[in-house]
Amino acid sequence: MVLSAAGQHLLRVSRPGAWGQHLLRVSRPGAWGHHLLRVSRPGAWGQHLLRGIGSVSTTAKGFQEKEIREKLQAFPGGSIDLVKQESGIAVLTVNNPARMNAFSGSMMVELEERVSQLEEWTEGKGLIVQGAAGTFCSGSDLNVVRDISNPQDGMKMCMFMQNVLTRLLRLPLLSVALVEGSALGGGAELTTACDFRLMVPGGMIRFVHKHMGLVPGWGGAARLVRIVGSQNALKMLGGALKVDPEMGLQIGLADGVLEGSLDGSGANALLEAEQWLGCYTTGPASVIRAIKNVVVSGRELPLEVALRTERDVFGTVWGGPANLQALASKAKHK
Ligand SMILES: CCCC(=O)SCCNC(=O)CCNC(=O)[C@H](O)C(C)(C)COP(=O)(O)OP(=O)(O)OC[C@H]1O[C@@H](n2cnc3c(N)ncnc32)[C@H](O)[C@@H]1OP(=O)(O)O
Repeated sequence: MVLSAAGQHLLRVSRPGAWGQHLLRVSRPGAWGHHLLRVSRPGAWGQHLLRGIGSVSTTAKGFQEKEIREKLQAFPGGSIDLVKQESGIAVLTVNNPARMNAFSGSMMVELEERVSQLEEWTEGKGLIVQGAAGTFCSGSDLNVVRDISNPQDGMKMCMFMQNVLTRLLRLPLLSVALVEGSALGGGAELTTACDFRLMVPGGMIRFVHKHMGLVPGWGGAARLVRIVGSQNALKMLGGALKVDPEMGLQIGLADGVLEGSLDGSGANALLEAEQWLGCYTTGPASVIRAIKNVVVSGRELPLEVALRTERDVFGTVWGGPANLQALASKAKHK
């Protein structure tokens, strides 16, 4: 596969140690302009988005993804379950209740496989990410963390998960993290790889990394800053704050608070989340997916490139079936 210009940029940034070099390059006069020129090749990123393939997947292959997968597979347990529904909303469940849905190595690999499946799901419009048995996810399985605590393996795991979660967030689906119980460490990072977060009373999002002598490594800090701003992100990370639904709403981390399940099964919360998401996914898949694509490009790309991408995406819906139908029905928007 030919890497897009933006993909090549990500590849450079995601190589170990390359970010420091990248910062150095960027701080040199003219380097950022040069970067813009590379990234802004006409239509490259737009075409890439239209194909619906997250560029970082190809970059992961560039850094011995096979070797990393094999390493992670050596730590089995739990599963990542995916149900694609006729409604166009899929449900992804982090399933390892004996360890509060902590991510084993094989679950990390399975998450990548499920994201690949969702990338291929052309009828999809929405995604709900939840944890099994009434709690969200307690981050990395600490047994895995202990076994790969050397810097090389830690860096590989971190790059693998960064790539997977970046692709998750870029899916052309409106995604929601349904936070029942605790989202800790990597679990908190996972919530930021969704477009929205819905919390159930008693739920908590907590970046406990500081207490583990760590910082987020799955892309959670970069995404958190974009969601709540750097002041709030500093407080959340520096204080390992317990963010409950009330605080979540206050700082813009949570997009809504659900009533939650009365019997602890999680069924009611899932139904509520589906209803909440349904308000945004009603309509043809082509249009919903186009909406997500223009927002991703607006969020991630320099303005000039985002505008080109928006034009490319616009071209996919203009004169399309939904557009023609709306024109024929003389729709009024009172
Ligand atoms: C870049 C990624 C960074 C990371 O994600 S590092 C990992 C961050 N997460 C943590 O440190 C979570 C540590 N766990 C806890 O704080 C608590 O277990 C937690 C989640 C609040 C739940 O507390 P309780 O309700 O009291 O339940 P409990 O402690 O008895 O846990 C039930 C069983 O689950 C296990 N568990 C929970 N979180 C785990 C994890 N991350 N890795 C491996 N095992 C984990 C826990 O050991 C216990 O197992 P067991 O019943 O003793 O065999």
